[in-house]
Amino acid sequence: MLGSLPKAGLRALGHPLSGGVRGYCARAGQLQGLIFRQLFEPVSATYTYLLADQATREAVLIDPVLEKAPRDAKLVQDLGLNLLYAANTHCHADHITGTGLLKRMLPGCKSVISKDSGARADILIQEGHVIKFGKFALETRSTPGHTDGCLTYVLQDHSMAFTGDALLIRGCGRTDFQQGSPRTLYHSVHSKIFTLPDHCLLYPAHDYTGQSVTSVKEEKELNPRLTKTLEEFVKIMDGLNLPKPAQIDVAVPANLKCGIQDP
Ligand SMILES: N[C@@H](CCC(=O)N[C@@H](CSS)C(=O)NCC(=O)O)C(=O)O
Repeated sequence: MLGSLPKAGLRALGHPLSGGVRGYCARAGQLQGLIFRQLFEPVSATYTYLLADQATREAVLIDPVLEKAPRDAKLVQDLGLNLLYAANTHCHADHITGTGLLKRMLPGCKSVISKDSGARADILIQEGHVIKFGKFALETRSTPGHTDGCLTYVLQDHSMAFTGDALLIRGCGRTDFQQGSPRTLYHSVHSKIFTLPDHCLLYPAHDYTGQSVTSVKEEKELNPRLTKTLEEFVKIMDGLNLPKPAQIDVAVPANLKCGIQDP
């Protein structure tokens, strides 16, 4: 019963309400002038992220879902933001991206995906590309292995990163279709994500267990797959035997066109 614990007890538990420990949300908000929202789509358990500059109102959406485009567009409008980019971390197999529809709903917004995904978009990017919005910027890191075109977007001060399906909380993206390769994924995570600072908060594209955020330190210590050796990791991934995503046959062709609304 946390309600009856004294503050010292809460602090000992590292609970955000203790006042002595900053919770993840508070820490994310520490970056002066950054508007940040994590949004959820329950059918495919997909997280969409809205980032914006409080001063200029310029904004970016990461991994929007088609069915939630009206919600996302309304939030952008309610907050008085100017959505510059709707960016995908990769060509998703489990849901249709909202980028095509958002472009229609919010004229001026440009779709973004990696060149290596083979998908269409207004802007095709690669390792090193920088997505600017106001005084903020997302650096692009190429993190293939779940798919060839997977990207991780890293905020310029390395306090937050958006890992798509490359790294999930205590897990990682499957490697059994869409050019998946466990060896490539292992290398991507270790060289491009685990090299970020320990305190860097990691925001995945999905979570199936009710969690919302993790950190480099946590995953380096606790990820049950990626703390293993490469050979052990390959064995785990090759033995997952997961059912195919329910929407894969409609999602992949649509996402190669940046969502069904894209002409
Ligand atoms: N049941 C879901 C699909 C679940 C799934 O396969 N998730 C992917 C990411 S979306 S392609 C994955 O990589 N999972 C890794 C894991 O360990 O679960 C559906 O039908 O949509």
